[in-house]
Amino acid sequence: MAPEITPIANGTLTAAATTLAKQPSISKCAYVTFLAGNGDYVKGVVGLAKGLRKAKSKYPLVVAILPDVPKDHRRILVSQGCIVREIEPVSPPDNQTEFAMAYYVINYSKLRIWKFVEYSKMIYLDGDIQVFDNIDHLFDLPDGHFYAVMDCFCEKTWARTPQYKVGYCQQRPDKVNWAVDEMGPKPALYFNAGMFVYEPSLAIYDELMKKLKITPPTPFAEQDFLNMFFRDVYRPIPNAYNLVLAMLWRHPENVQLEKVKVVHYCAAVSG
Ligand SMILES: O=c1ccn([C@@H]2O[C@H](COP(=O)(O)OP(=O)(O)O)[C@@H](O)[C@H]2O)c(=O)[nH]1
Ligand SMILES: OC[C@H]1O[C@H](O[C@@H]2[C@@H](O)[C@H](O)[C@@H](O)[C@H](O)[C@@H]2O)[C@H](O)[C@@H](O)[C@H]1O
Repeated sequence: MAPEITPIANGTLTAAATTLAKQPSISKCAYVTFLAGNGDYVKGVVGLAKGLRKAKSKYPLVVAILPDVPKDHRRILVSQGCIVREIEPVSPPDNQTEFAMAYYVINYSKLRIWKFVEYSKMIYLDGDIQVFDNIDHLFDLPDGHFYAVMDCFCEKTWARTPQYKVGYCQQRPDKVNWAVDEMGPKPALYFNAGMFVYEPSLAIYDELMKKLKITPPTPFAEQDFLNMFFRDVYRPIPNAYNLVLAMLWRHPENVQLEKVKVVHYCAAVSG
């Protein structure tokens, strides 16, 4: 019996009892990651495949690759038992926005995974994530929501945001006073888009593409966009399922190391 998962957000959300949905049929679920370019990310994806196998996951790993992933990298992924699916890049509308990291523009291509409708539910994991324990029970989470772990605003990558400027982070919402009169409402709960549980859907995919065309890009690229798009159905899950590395020194009080199942070796750590 899978453990009960109570969506939480630093205790600021009332615990919502989750009743296990009917056990999804094994063939309808899969993990999915995204791979672009000919660099070292392929090593991360191999590590992801090995970690899922070591954790005795029942589900396959689909790798959504851009056309620029070389043949030898594709062969390595197949040899690791991955299902390799080539996708076309997705570009955001032209804009002068400066992304927090210039290469983030590539990450909009992740949105193609909503087209993988041969699966009823998928768990997306970045290629710089390692899975150390079985998380298959996340596929039992009730349909109709978007599950992900809350991010942290304390890294330098957030330096140009209002929350960073006043030292506000959702991981410690009471640490600084948020002056509503001057700054408007506090930011809504915001997830890290390096790991999420979602249901592929062509209707949602079409909506994502339509909305993307009229949404000016922002510093965290597709992560900002996904937070806006799924705001009303977002349900936080414990950081045990996507421990953004910087949480260890930014908010150790929010980390229960013995419970951590997934670690996210984010690019710009501690600046
Ligand atoms: O050149 C790139 C950049 C990104 N990615 C993929 O996109 C994910 C998100 O990028 P990154 O991990 O750098 O974001 P972070 O979570 O570290 O900010 C990576 O984990 C990879 O799966 C990739 O394959 N090639
Ligand atoms: O394209 C935007 C990216 O935004 C997120 O990474 C960020 C975020 O975690 C910040 O909080 C960290 O400070 C930063 O280092 C890190 O790069 C996602 O993990 C990644 O998959 C991708 O969506």
